[in-house]
Amino acid sequence: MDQSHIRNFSIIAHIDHGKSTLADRILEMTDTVEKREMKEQLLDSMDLERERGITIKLNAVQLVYHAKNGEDYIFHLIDTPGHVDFTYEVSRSLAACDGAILVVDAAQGVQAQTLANVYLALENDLEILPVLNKIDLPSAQPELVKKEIEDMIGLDCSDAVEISAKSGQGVEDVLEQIVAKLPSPSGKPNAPLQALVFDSLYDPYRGVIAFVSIKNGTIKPKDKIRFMASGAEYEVIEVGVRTPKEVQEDELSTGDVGWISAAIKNIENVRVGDTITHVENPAEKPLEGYRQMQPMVYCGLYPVDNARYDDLKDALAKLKLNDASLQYEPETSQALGFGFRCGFLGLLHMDVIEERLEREYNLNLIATSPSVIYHVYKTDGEMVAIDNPAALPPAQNIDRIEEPYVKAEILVPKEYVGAIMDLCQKKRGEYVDMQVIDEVRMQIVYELPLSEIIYDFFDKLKSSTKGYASFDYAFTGYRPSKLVKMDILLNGQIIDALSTIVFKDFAYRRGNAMTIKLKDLIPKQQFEIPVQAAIGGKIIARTNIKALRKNVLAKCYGGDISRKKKLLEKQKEGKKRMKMVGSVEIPQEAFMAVLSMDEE
Ligand SMILES: Nc1nc2c(ncn2[C@@H]2O[C@H](COP(=O)(O)OP(=O)(O)OP(=O)(O)O)[C@@H](O)[C@H]2O)c(=O)[nH]1
Repeated sequence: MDQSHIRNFSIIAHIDHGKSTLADRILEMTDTVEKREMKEQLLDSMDLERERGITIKLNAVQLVYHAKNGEDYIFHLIDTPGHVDFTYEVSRSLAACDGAILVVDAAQGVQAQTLANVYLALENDLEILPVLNKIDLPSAQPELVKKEIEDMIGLDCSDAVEISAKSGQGVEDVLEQIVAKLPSPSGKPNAPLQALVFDSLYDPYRGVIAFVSIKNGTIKPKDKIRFMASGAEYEVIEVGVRTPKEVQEDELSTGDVGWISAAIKNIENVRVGDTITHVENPAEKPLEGYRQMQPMVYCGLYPVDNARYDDLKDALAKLKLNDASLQYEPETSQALGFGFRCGFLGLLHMDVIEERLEREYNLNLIATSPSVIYHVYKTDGEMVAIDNPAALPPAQNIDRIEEPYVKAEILVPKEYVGAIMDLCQKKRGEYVDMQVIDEVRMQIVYELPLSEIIYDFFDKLKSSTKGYASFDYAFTGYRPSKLVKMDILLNGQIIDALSTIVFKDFAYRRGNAMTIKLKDLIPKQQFEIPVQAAIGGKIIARTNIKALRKNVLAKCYGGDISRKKKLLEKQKEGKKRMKMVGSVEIPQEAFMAVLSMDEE
């Protein structure tokens, strides 16, 4: 198709404002998917996405729109996630596009990630089309929200379409605006090939499949190609698009968004953000890559069964292909054996990766409690970056410890300002600024230690504002803090995987909460187990897990054998996630206790 009839765009929005629903309607109205094949949120293809109702991975699909001017247009629609943890995915998909549809919930108005995503789109020089969604809701106030978009973002909303992605009302006008207002790709088909790799996945039969946006030139089967960053060379076997089914094509040309297979077995050669060019007549320079995202949160992942270490290693390598923001390296723990220290963009990201490893690769894992990266300045002048509390040098060798801080911007209705300030103070926040957004809302800015917000900040923010607050954060730098390592001892033995780094003034409170939580989580055993929290050699909190007295089967009144079996099965199930550490059996949840303990 003639390049002027191609439109490459993304849909961006705050979480739950209706991106996936709009994408579904667009697929339906362009007959990309037949009605009977239409499942809700079709682009959210991962089971996990459907279950949680959120988009995690970006998805690209090609569709044909028959416009009112009588001509056909090819759209490449790239769906993006809205949660703050997945900003990386958003920035990747935006780099593959020329325009973006900005969906704003007409009942909720502009939210923190609306702003964050708009900034990403502007950084990529995209044309932005504002769209007001959910106008079917009685609480929708499209006029007010348009004014908000104009005031806060500076986008002209005089032509903004008002839609209900749910019913389909107004969606056709969005399609017409895509044709009329978004630019077509500007590259040159005769120039040397530059294809931006924006995603990839591993197929057991065909090797690595690279998803590309062709910025210049043309690519077809049998072409000899080179990945400009890794230098790896291959011969193209197949090229194609997704509609969303995979369809093979004769070639991909400038402006196309599709996939390439080239029997690539070495996963490391394909890096998201790399540029593919031809071996002969190569492009002079690679395209600009992506903003490299630094992981914010680290945790250890260990196979419950130590014999499956290599399987975990293999699974991580494959998953990284599909999720370039994941980082990992081998580590060992006295308590847990061989595993990996993994870096994530946030807690939700960590959760999703762990669950994908378990489901897609059939692994049984133990995850240790998450930690940020600390900069530890030693008395000999050396600085070490520590992402695992167990690896902290002895206290006498430490001059000072610095921790990462973030600037958090919180949008909240006025009546909750007090609650938010309370919460931020409790989390060691420092007040920066407060501004009036409109008649009802304020923007509050705080600087906070990242370690305080990765745990339960988001949940607390939501619960203390009836769900009305939204927030976004960005890393600002390292600052010195009074931090100490807190060890946990079970039966007198330090369990390295349970060590955490805590703010000194919070240590007693946290030590207490932690020992109590562990007492709840660790099942009783044949002997009494002391649970202690210690700083240096000093015990700061202690409790006991009483010895087991009764046999579990005693509960079954001796009689019913099927009940007995069930109980034993249940016990076995529970056992799967147990790790024998020294003489104590510890369940998976205990390693994450710090996430769920009640400190108040
Ligand atoms: N009433 C109403 N509900 C809508 C409309 N559009 C979407 N929703 C609902 O809003 C919720 C969120 O919609 P999604 O499409 O999953 O939102 P999203 O922006 O894709 O969310 P993430 O993928 O998690 O970022 C769902 O329950 C939808 O059914 C609409 O026009 N009207």
